[in-house]
Amino acid sequence: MSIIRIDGGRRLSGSIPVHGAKNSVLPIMAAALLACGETVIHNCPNLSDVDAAIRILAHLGCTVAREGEKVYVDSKTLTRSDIPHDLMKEMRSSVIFLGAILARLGEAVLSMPGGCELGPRPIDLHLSALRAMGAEIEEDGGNIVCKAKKLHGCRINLALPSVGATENTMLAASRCEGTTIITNAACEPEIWDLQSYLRRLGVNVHGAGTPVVTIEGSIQKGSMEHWVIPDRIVAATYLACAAASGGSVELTGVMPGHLSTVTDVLGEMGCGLMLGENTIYISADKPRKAARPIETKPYPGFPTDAQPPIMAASLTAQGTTVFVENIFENRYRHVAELLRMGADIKTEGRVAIVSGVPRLHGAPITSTDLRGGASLLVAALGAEGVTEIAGVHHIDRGYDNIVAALESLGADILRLD
Ligand SMILES: CC(=O)N[C@H]1[C@@H](OP(=O)(O)OP(=O)(O)OC[C@H]2O[C@@H](n3ccc(=O)[nH]c3=O)[C@H](O)[C@@H]2O)O[C@H](CO)[C@@H](O)[C@@H]1O
Ligand SMILES: C=C(OP(=O)(O)O)C(=O)O
Repeated sequence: MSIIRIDGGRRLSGSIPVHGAKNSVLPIMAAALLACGETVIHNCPNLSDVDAAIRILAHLGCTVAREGEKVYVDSKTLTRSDIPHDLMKEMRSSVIFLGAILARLGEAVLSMPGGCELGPRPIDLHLSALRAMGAEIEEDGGNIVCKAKKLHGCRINLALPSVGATENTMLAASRCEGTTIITNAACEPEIWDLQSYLRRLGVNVHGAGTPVVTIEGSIQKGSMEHWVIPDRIVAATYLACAAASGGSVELTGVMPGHLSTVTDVLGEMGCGLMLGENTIYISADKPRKAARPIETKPYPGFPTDAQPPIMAASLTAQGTTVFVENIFENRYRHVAELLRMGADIKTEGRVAIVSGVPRLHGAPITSTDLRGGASLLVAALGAEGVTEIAGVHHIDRGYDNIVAALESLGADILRLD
């Protein structure tokens, strides 16, 4: 069992690059099934979720290879339409392969996806969109069997702006006859990145980044390359690390516009921020103070994935910070671990109230999910003494070599495998 050991209290300083976005690369790897040719994905982070996507593509019959930050996918040889449960349960994004497999092969058999346990994560919106496009879907004890002689374009109004349901619908619509119009679509930057990839494939898709996405199915075969956008949640996590440690850090290779709600909060907390075209510089040498209430919302609102690391950065801010988690029912699992470090947090339903304490102390703690794990790293960097974090496999799902990155900024951090 791996452990990350941090001796806290060192101010981080220096510059680090931000890697490609997990939540972009995974749907793009699924979309590579539509290409019926070779895709080269650049800026692909080395994450256990990416490994899981590689295993899914290989199982389906594709040729997949990884070389540094590049992943090659050749989907000409797609033969299978099923994903076994041991692959499905590895991550949430396994469900995004559904729309692409169905569109390519006319059938798909899979089970409920895994991913972070943040409360109920149904896929009803994914399935009802595919049904509206002509798929017949049977759900039987967690197994999902989808068949579609022919998918057709239609209007789909999502009851919630679900990121995954928007992506699954875009993928299925890219290879079907007619025009699909998704209303109340998710507006996250990763949807825009998926649109860019699909356009390179020849699909006439527009509107990503707004609540209305229109797709006219038309894949042109052929090889192509795509560069994944930077990971805004990884960037938010590094900013939180810098803030908690009282340090000064420059992030490179970022899109600051994707992070404005997070940088606004850090600014309110008293951090100095300088935003460049592709850089963010944060300086946290002044005492931090509580920000106004932080409510998670679909993009462009404050991202739920940044709630745990920013909460960790607020634990020693003067005053009271209120968090309202609107996206997931159970996204305060990190709180119990942060309490072990001396934090003062009270939760009730969707609300968490953080009362700033003068200091945190190191403790043995355990990650319960990906961003919860990241929040423990943030807290440990600012705490006095040694923290040992177990459950590191959660962190590996979304952060490419975070230990080396933090070490390069001066953290006293060690991974014991
Ligand atoms: C791989 C990936 O991109 N994961 C991100 C994606 O997850 P994911 O795509 O799973 O998140 P969704 O946007 O779908 O979920 C948002 C809300 O809608 C609900 N819902 C969703 C689908 C559905 O069919 N029915 C339903 O009720 C969910 O339970 C949740 O309460 O967006 C989340 C919200 O920004 C992020 O936290 C995740 O990091
Ligand atoms: C919730 C997350 O991931 P997933 O949807 O893959 O579980 C996340 O990236 O914070």
